[in-house]
Amino acid sequence: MTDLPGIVITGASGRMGQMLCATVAASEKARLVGAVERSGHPWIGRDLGEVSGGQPNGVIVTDDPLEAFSKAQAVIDFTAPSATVEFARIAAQARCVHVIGTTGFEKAHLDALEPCARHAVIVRAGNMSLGVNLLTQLTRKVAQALDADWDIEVIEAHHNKKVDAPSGTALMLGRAAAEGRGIDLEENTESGRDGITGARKHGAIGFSAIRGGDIVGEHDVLFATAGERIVLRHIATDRAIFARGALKAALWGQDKKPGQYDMMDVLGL
Ligand SMILES: NC(=O)C1=CN([C@@H]2O[C@H](COP(=O)(O)OP(=O)(O)OC[C@H]3O[C@@H](n4cnc5c(N)ncnc54)[C@H](O)[C@@H]3O)[C@@H](O)[C@H]2O)C=CC1
Ligand SMILES: O=C(O)C1=N[C@H](C(=O)O)C[C@H](O)C1
Repeated sequence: MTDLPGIVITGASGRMGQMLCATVAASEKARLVGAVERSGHPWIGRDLGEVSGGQPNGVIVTDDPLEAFSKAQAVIDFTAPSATVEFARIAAQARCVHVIGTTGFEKAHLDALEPCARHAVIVRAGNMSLGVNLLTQLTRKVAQALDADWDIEVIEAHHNKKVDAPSGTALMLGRAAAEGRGIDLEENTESGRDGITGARKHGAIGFSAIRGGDIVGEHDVLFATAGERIVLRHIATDRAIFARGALKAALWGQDKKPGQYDMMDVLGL
C-alpha cells in the first residue's frame, strides 16, 4: 500500500479507456485501483492486465461503479453522456474527483452534473491536451482582435467510430471565438450546410465535421475575410496526450474544493 491517489478508469475497454489504464498503471504519481465497464461486457470479472494482452495486474474489471469508486480518490471517465451523469452521482457520493473527458452532452446532462459538483470536484473538458487548450486561448484572442467581417469557421476531423458532432473540442473552440467576439454561440452557430443554404450569415461561427479512418483528432479555426485568411491548427497524432492531461487533472483535483473546473484551471492558462 502507498499514499499515492488511487484512480478508477471507466469505459476501460474503450479507445481512451485502454490508453488511460496504461497511462495510470505506468505513472509514479498514482495507482490504478479499478476498471469499470458496462454490464454484460465480456471483460467483466476478468483481470484487466490479462484482457489487455499483458501480465495479470490484480485489477478485476467490474460493472459496479460504487464498489470501485469507494476505494479510489479519483475517477477518469471517457465514456458516453448518460453513463457520465450516473458516474457523477456515484463519484459525488464517494467524494472522488471526477475527471470527465466524455463529449456529446446535451443541456439536461450538464444540468445534472451541477448538484454533483456541490459534493465533489469535477474537471470536465472536451479536450484534455495542452496543445488544444492553448489553441483555445489563441482563438479567443484572435477573435477579440478581429471584427465580424472576418468569418469564423471551425473544421474538425475524426476517426469513423466517433458518434458526436461537432466534436467537444470544436465546441470549445467555437465558444472561445464567440467569447472573444462578445456574442452568444448558440444564437450565431451555422452548421450542417447542405443544398441551397443561402449566403453565409454575417457574423456567424460555422462548424464542419469530417469522419474517416483512424484520424485521432484535427481541428482548424479559420478566420477569413476579403483578401486574407488566418488558420489556427491543432493535430493530435496520439491519444496519449488526452490521457496525460486527464491524469494531471485527477492529481490537480485532489486538494481542490468541490465545484466544476476545466483544463484551463488545471493548466493555469
Ligand atoms: N476530452 C478529451 O480529451 C477526449 C474526449 N474523448 C471522448 O471520450 C469519449 C469516449 O471516446 P472513445 O474512447 O473513443 O470511445 P469508445 O467507444 O472506444 O469507448 C467508450 C467506452 O465506454 C464504455 N461505456 C459506455 N457506457 C458505459 C457504462 N454505462 N458503464 C461503463 N462503461 C461504459 C463502452 O463500453 C466503451 O468501452 C467520447 O465522448 C469522446 O469524444 C475522446 C478523446 C479525448
Ligand atoms: O472522440 C474522439 O476521438 C475525440 N473526442 C474529443 C472531441 O470530441 O473533441 C477530443 C479529441 O478530439 C478526440
